Amino acid sequence: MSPSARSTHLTVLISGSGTNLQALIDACGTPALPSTHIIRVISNRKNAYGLERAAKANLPSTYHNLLKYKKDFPDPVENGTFNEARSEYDKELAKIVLQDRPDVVVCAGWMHILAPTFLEPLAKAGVPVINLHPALPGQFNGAHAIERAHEAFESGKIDHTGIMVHYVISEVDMGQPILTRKIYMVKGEALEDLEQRVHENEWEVIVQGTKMAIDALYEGAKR
Ligand SMILES: Nc1nc2c(c(=O)[nH]1)N[C@@H](CN(C=O)c1ccc(C(=O)N[C@@H](CCC(=O)O)C(=O)O)cc1)CN2
Ligand SMILES: NCC(=O)N[C@@H]1O[C@H](COP(=O)([O-])[O-])[C@@H](O)[C@H]1O
Repeated sequence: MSPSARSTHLTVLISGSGTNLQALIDACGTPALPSTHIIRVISNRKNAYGLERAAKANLPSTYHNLLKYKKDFPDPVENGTFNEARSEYDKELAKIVLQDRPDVVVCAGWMHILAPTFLEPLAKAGVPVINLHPALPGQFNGAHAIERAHEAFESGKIDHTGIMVHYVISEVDMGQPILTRKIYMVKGEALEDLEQRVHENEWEVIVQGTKMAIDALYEGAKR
């Protein structure tokens, strides 16, 4: 399908301020993300400012509440690393996402480790899940990556950090990278200043990385 003919639908998962969601909102319909539309924003936190951003952009949004599941499934039945509450929560999340039939799911500051009960239905439906992570492949997986990079630089263990957009698999931040960008580090730079530089780069990387994932999706469809 030619790029001009197609329309691509994104579902974006958030947990916080939503500055990366905003970058996607601003890019949709421009040459950076042509014929691309965000069809739903989902947050796991009720007070996420990203939900305000979605409302201002007239985008459908959903707050998917984990606490309800913790009450409904109080006795954690361990299922590998996910108890029953998390498994059920993620199963329902997959239903919410798939009912819209998105082409790609983008984790943009989604601070929740996704269980197989989410990933497996998405994979079965052929819907790739991608994630923006403020570190390079294999460097600082998980939460608080920028802070950990800053500490490692200050102790002389690394000389740069970076950002990546990667496919999401069960192992956190270990999925195939789609796009990476190195971020130089400066001796004595405050954590807050490094964070700001990383964020400013993230807003470009998430758009470019999402475009690359979309293009890869259509390339794969041609085969
Ligand atoms: N199965 C996967 N889930 C997610 C991935 C992934 O690659 N595989 N990427 C993450 C995003 N992420 C880092 O990029 C990340 C987010 C959150 C956590 C984490 O420890 N979450 C805790 C809760 C933390 C909190 O609420 O502050 C948790 O889920 O228990 C690690 C990595 C998206 N998910
Ligand atoms: N492990 C995932 C992770 O750390 N994601 C990070 O959360 C922030 C979300 O900001 P935002 O809500 O303003 O887009 C971003 O810095 C993003 O890299």
